[in-house]
Amino acid sequence: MTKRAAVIFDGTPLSIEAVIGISRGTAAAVLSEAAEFIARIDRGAGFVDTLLAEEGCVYGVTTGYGDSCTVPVPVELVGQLPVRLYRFHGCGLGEDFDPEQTRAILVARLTSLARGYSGVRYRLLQHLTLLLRRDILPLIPREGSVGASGDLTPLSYLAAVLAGERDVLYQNRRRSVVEVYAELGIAPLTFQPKEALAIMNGTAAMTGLACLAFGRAEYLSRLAARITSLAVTAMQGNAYHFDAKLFQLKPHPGQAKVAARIRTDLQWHADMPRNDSRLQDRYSLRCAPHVIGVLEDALPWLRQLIETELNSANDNPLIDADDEHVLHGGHFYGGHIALAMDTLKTAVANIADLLDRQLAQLVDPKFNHGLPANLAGEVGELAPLNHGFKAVQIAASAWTAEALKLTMPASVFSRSTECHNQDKVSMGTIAARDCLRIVELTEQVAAAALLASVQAVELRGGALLSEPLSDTCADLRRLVAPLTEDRALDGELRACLDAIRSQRWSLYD
Ligand SMILES: N[C@@H](Cc1ccc(O)cc1)C(=O)O
Repeated sequence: MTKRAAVIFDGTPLSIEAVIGISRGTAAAVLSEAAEFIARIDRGAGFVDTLLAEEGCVYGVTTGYGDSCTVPVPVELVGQLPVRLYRFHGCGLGEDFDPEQTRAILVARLTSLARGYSGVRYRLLQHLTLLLRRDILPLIPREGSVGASGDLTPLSYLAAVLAGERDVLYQNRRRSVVEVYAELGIAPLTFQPKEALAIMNGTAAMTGLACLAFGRAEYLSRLAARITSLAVTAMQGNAYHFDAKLFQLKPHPGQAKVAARIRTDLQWHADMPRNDSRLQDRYSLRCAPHVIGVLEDALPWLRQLIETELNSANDNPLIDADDEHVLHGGHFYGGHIALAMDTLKTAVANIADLLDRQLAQLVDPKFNHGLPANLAGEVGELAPLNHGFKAVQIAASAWTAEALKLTMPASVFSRSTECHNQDKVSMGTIAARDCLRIVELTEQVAAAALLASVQAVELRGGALLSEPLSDTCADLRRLVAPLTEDRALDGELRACLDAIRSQRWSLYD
């Protein structure tokens, strides 16, 4: 077994890639055991205890939550308050987050709590790390967060599991956490007064999902460039639409990067004919760098938004043990992730649309420069029976429409909730869920476009291919046979989808 890379949680910033690594099982979560780090974390929890002893009143510790903050909780009942918090938020509905998403959510929460401003004990961080290391995954229903009191309801499932309540996914089975803890000899956590609030009152669900969406979108950008190169080759398009000088004259850096990628696929020998068979291709070929480039140019900015949120202390109140302050604020508000996800949704859905339009050209003998209708590969007397990629193109259009439909921004649907205490909320978690779905649909469109464009290149015959393009064609043929006689393609589309999701092809590195 290969050793997994370690991601250390010690209060220093984590990258999106670290979150993805742990979520996909290629990296392991390791909590720092440095004495200084442990002391810093425990100092925060100690400060909450001191405050409680000396002042007797701390928001969310000796008071009700949110709008109920004016309700004092008698000292003898304070210990029960965190248990009530995760219990009354146990109202999530819809399907559960999948294992990869759940790990991402746990990692995002651990990252934030490890900053040391949430007043939780080191012991709590240890337990959270243990869940990740033993892959004991809280089953978290996807629906029920407005993304601005933190992801209270989704994260209540994490709090409950830490405390030994509700169900987990363990070794691929839904089990009661009580049973799993008993089997593994794990003691549930008894929360200190602020700890359940610290777990729940933050943006970890939307932020974990955002990291995953970002990683997949970044790969889609590269894949869309490769598919464009194949489509241009198959339709004998003009390689000089991607000319270096041309892109210096409108120098969006991401757009130029995409043009350069396509150029290295297409302009691989010095005497490529310039402007030969057709002067100007349709926009889905000619403007591919302008469409994919929007995503590519957005990525650095989106990374900054997501990583800043990931590495922030995003609950309330924050505990500053060094200066002995309790800081009351609204850092559970996920507005930046909402913006990032609403933006990424649009940029990615445009990739689905671009590839769908390329596919529409490829199958249409009115536009595809002499390729067979529907890219049907059969010749001879059985040819009239075959319909090639006709249904695949129709399906890709359906996936594209579904993706485009989901681009409605979630962040504009703020509702005043919780007796008008939470009267402006982010809806960032809905944006992140929609974004992941758009990414998934776009991957489906990419799988269809990749199959079709490789078939088209082969049908064109005799086209000399650059090394990257011939490698892509050859490797795809290990997964999917050429389409001659019509057959169901769902299994092969799924194989191609798996290849995309596991980022099988290292594109343009
Ligand atoms: N997010 C609220 C706390 C809260 C917790 C649970 C709720 O049900 C409502 C509000 C705050 O920090 O102000």
